Amino acid sequence: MSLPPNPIPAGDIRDKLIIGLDVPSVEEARAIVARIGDAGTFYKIGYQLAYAGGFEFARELIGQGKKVFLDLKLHDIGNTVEEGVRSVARLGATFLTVHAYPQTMRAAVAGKAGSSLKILAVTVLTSYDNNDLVEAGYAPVTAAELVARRAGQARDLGIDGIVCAATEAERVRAIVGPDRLIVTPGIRPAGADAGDQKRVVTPAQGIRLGADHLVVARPIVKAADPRAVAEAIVRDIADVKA
Ligand SMILES: O=C(O)c1cc(=O)[nH]c(=O)n1[C@@H]1O[C@H](COP(=O)(O)O)[C@@H](O)[C@H]1O
Repeated sequence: MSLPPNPIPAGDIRDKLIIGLDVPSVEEARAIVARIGDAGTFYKIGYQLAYAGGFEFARELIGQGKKVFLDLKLHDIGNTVEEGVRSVARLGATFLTVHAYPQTMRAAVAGKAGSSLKILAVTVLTSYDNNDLVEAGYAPVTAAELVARRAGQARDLGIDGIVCAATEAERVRAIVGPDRLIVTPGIRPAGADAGDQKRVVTPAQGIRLGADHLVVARPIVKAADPRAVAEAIVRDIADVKA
């Protein structure tokens, strides 16, 4: 059964920051959400938490009026993706990711029919550079070229939004137009450790380059004061938008 609609007002600047709850347990996630308080309105649940009670926690967050991005990065035969998306659509989440393969995207669009769930297509992971694509078996192609190709396919198949690095956001915007969402991980406040991310920009750069939402996990959830970091990023976003 779907949960009640989200009370966060449309256009709330805080919604531009999606906080990745990449933590090992619901208890830790709950504690971080409580510490962040009203500085955070939109949370992402990915592999680590999803497989550790995260689906029930998603319902809890939605019940508290938060928005939830289920980052499941689905990719399977069409029937499995379509039925999986149909199940996820009942949870009341706002976003769900699938990998940007045409069969998968087509199936996801069919599976979400009749629900308010938005499907985001992950083009080329932000931890990949051109060498990683060659290692994965792609004929020489740049990450930017492959992102552009997949963004065009996502647009043609009726996908709601694109996940890419902000370094590709301007090119993606030109391809998908103003109405589709661009969601960018690989965001690092100035001076923060990039970790395994390879195509990285700061929050302000991400928004300037045209991202609708920034995804940030470790710089917030591993911080001594997660609320302060979230507030600082929202301030950066607001400054660009002002
Ligand atoms: O789909 C995603 O959210 C995603 C796509 C991508 O290309 N790169 C990427 O980092 N992500 C996710 O975004 C988050 C980024 O985490 P941090 O690098 O800790 O900020 C992680 O939860 C990743 O799973």
